[in-house]
Amino acid sequence: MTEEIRSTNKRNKDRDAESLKFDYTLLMSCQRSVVALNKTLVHILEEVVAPYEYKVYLSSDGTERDRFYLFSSSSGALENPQEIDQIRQFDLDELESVDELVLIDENKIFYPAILNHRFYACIVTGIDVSEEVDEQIICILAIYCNVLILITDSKVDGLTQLLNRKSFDIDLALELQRPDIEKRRSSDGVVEVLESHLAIIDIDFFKAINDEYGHVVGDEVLVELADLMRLSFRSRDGLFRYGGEEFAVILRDVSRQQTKRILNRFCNMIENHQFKSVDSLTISIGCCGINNELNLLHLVEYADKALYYSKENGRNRVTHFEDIE
Ligand SMILES: Nc1nc2c(ncn2[C@@H]2O[C@H](COP(=O)(O)OP(=O)(O)OP(=O)(O)O)[C@@H](O)[C@H]2O)c(=O)[nH]1
Repeated sequence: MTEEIRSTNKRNKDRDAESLKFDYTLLMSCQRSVVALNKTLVHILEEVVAPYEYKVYLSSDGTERDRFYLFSSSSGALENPQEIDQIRQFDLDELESVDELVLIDENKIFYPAILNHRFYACIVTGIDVSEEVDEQIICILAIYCNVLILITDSKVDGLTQLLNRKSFDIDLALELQRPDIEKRRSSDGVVEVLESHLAIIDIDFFKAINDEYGHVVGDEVLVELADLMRLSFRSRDGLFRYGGEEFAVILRDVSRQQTKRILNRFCNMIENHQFKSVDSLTISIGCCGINNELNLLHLVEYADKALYYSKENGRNRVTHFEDIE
């Protein structure tokens, strides 16, 4: 082969690699949900990494390493607990981006998808992958992380990292479309109706906190309250920053009595919590059942009315809309 032909081949190959990168950048950036993006990732890997064997591990939300799970594998291979242990060994504080570290053991390569100290996914392959495929995987993961962050950031409130108001509207509308309520007999023989409930939580006299300590401390209080919500509610419940100092929770598959118990417990916990920058504060809560005969505006109106009742009747309390005479 002459020099000229060889260099043309190389140029074509480089161009192919470039156009391939362009293709999967385009494919991934068109996705609007995490589910669709994950499916696209797998689809691209099927094209790029085959015929090498690989597994795709995903983390539930990028922060909890204990929650990595096998999402897909080339040969139908099963989840390998040893691999998950190895994934957990990556030092997040040391890493800023995807291409900084690839872990290679005797017979595997671990490609972590990491951005801004968050660990989103890990691809595991054999050590026999070509240099070209190796580069492609790193590139694919960099694009994956960036698109993932764009998708999730648009759903999350920047200050508290809870879901934002836009997500609230979408999730509440979806909740209204969920099929019928479920019935269950409780331990004392009473038949309980299990349904979803909406709660709106408002900090009492928050203006006074801002006025006395300043807005920076006010913001810290909002962040701390959001952390306490994450600790107190179940992972299947939806947690939102509804507006300024108002939060919302969608509690799923609970009875009215349970809802009141859970919310009262949260109210008491906040009352007794020693916040970092303010001694104490209280919250008021209004809640209502999510009945699919209602529409979104009615639901928010009912929860708001119940919240107003809590405020008017001494604050630091929970009111269920159906309990208002
Ligand atoms: N620091 C901070 N303050 C906020 C934010 N959003 C809203 N606020 C403040 O929250 C306060 C809400 O005050 P009000 O609606 O008067 O109610 P309140 O003082 O909490 O009194 P009650 O709700 O009646 O118990 C206002 O001072 C807003 O400026 C925010 O993101 N950060």
